[in-house]
Amino acid sequence: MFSFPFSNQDFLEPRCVWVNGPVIVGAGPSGLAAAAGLKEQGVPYVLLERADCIASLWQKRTYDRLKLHLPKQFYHLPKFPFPEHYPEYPNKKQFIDYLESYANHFNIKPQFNECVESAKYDEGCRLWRVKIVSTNGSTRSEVEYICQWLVVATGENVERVMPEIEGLQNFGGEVIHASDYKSGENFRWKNVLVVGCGNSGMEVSLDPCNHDAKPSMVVRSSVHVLPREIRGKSSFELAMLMLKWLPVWLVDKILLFLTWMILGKIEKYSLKRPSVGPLELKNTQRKTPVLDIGALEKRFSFSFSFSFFFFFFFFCSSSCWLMRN
Ligand SMILES: NC(=O)C1=CN([C@@H]2O[C@H](COP(=O)(O)OP(=O)(O)OC[C@H]3O[C@@H](n4cnc5c(N)ncnc54)[C@H](OP(=O)(O)O)[C@@H]3O)[C@@H](O)[C@H]2O)C=CC1
Ligand SMILES: O=C(O)C(=O)Cc1c[nH]c2ccccc12
Repeated sequence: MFSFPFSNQDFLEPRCVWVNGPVIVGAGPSGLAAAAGLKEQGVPYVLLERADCIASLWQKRTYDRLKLHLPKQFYHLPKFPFPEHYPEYPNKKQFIDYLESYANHFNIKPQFNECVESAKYDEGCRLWRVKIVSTNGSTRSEVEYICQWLVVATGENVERVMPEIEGLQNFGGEVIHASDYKSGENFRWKNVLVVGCGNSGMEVSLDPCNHDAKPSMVVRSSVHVLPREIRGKSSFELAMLMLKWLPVWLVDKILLFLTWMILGKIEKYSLKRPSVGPLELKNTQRKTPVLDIGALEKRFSFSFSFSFFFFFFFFCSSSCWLMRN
């Protein structure tokens, strides 16, 4: 990497820096894995990260009791397994420690506090022009990286989504997003409304339950809830095994049958299953099945009252129901 001699920070134009290899955007698990792969092949690269640490989603925007909900063998990065003594479902701290050791092992040094503002492919010179704003304390500077390849590893869930809800500004309680939720400790004896029944919604509802709070949940559309494990085997692992021999539709049928054996009819929790099976739904609409880690057992009931003290929000698509215990 070198600066073009004709560029100069004193001019108004941002400084141009040629990168002799790919620019990777994002030092989360995927960005780190890409960097490690390139490092192993001796390919130079630049890894840009807008936060001041690796895996910032994991470090800064997750709740305390978070554990991976798939077994560790499905989360490890290439060529560096989890330590043997790690449990099957590592917790947040263990996962972050693992990522730190991964970066150290491959000697990956991301450029922190560098936020990509735009990335444009210049058809003329067949190069990417990646504009970044770099912050260092109160100093802010602009740089343009020029490279042949761009790896976008910014994550699927990086941007928080807050739905606009009429009248919310008049609500007297606290409203927070799931990414700011840490623990149910502060919610003891409170009524809590959780909006959204994804894995975040389900897990964050369970947490206040464990702190004597009273969570309720808004579920706007149908949802596939599967047990995290079926007879001691992760349902994800089971699904992946079956997919080696069976078509998706049949694996879906088997998964739903086994789920029914374990959880019973989901309608008894006032939830509704989509007409399309869980794997097909994931494949076609990117909608992740919810893995039950004990929330259903708490037997939420339903209400549409909005006089709750706390709100949590979870993010994405369709219709609405509500739960409380
Ligand atoms: N332990 C773990 O490993 C965990 C993993 N994850 C993973 O992280 C990813 C993100 O999960 P998550 O944060 O749950 O996000 P998701 O996008 O999976 O779920 C968001 C949910 O919020 C609902 N929703 C959005 N807007 C509204 C609204 N205005 N009113 C009512 N409901 C609404 C959506 O409903 P609809 O379906 O209608 O769009 C959806 O059910 C997933 O891949 C998940 O598996 C998450 C938590 C824990
Ligand atoms: O955790 C995620 O993001 C997943 O996508 C999990 C998942 C995808 N397909 C499945 C089938 C059965 C159990 C879990 C999953």
